[in-house]
Amino acid sequence: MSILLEARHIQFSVSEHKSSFFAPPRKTVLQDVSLHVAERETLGIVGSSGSGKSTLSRILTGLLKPEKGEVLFQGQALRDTAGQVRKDVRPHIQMIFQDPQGALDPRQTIRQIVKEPLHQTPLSTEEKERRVRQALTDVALPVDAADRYPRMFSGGQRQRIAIARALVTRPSVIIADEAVSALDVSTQAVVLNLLMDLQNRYGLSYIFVSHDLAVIRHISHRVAVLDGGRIVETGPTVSVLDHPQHPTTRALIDASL
Ligand SMILES: Nc1ncnc2c1ncn2[C@@H]1O[C@H](COP(=O)(O)OP(=O)(O)OP(=O)(O)O)[C@@H](O)[C@H]1O
Repeated sequence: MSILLEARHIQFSVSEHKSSFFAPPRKTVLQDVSLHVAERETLGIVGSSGSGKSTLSRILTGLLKPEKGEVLFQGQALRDTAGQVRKDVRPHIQMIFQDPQGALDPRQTIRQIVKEPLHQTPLSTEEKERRVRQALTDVALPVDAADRYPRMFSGGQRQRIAIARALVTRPSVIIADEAVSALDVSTQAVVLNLLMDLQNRYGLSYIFVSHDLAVIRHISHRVAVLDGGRIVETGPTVSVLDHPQHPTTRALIDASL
């Protein structure tokens, strides 16, 4: 399997205090994080609250720039020499956020929401409309959903809308940050199975970030355990979760029982 997305020696810190006469102390959020996801593979990233999962997701999609280290897409740097995410790569990496309610603009129709990632593309109006219809069909929403508003849908349906928006650019990799955490357990299973079907159909890769080990076990081929901004353990999901080597992994497993 060839590597699709790779992070090398990522470092990121934030200033702890907003303003100070002296240079404020900085808190390290990510330290020397290296990982990769191959084509058609799902990498789970698990860690407790504050371990750096969301920051890492944002760096992998290009929303945040790492202080040190780099992200590569198909072996090429994600950013150009000016530090901007390369325009040709942007459509290939999409993100699904946690909160389906907050992530969807309540004033926009589903058509506007799903079409939004196509704004910067040279596709014709007809092709954009065709893509929206296809994406809604892919996530098993009726095509007439396009003219409705987010409030008219359940939590699970809103997360399908977020998935449709991620699919509309025909990405190679989707970074899902706590994508099913706001859903009840049975809706979680339906959405996870939908994501796995889409992976088989379109050969997608996922980086699936979650604090929930049951979710990670369900969907991930490999898992990386994040603790205090470092990866402390990584390997095939079954071996890491059934035979944990690191105390952090054991503590996460104990806490989930
Ligand atoms: N912009 C920022 N300013 C200040 N602190 C930040 C900032 N971004 C992240 N942090 C801190 O970095 C740490 C990691 O945050 P991050 O949101 O990446 O963790 P997380 O694992 O996703 O946590 P959670 O599961 O609670 O969302 C936290 O202690 C957080 O407070």
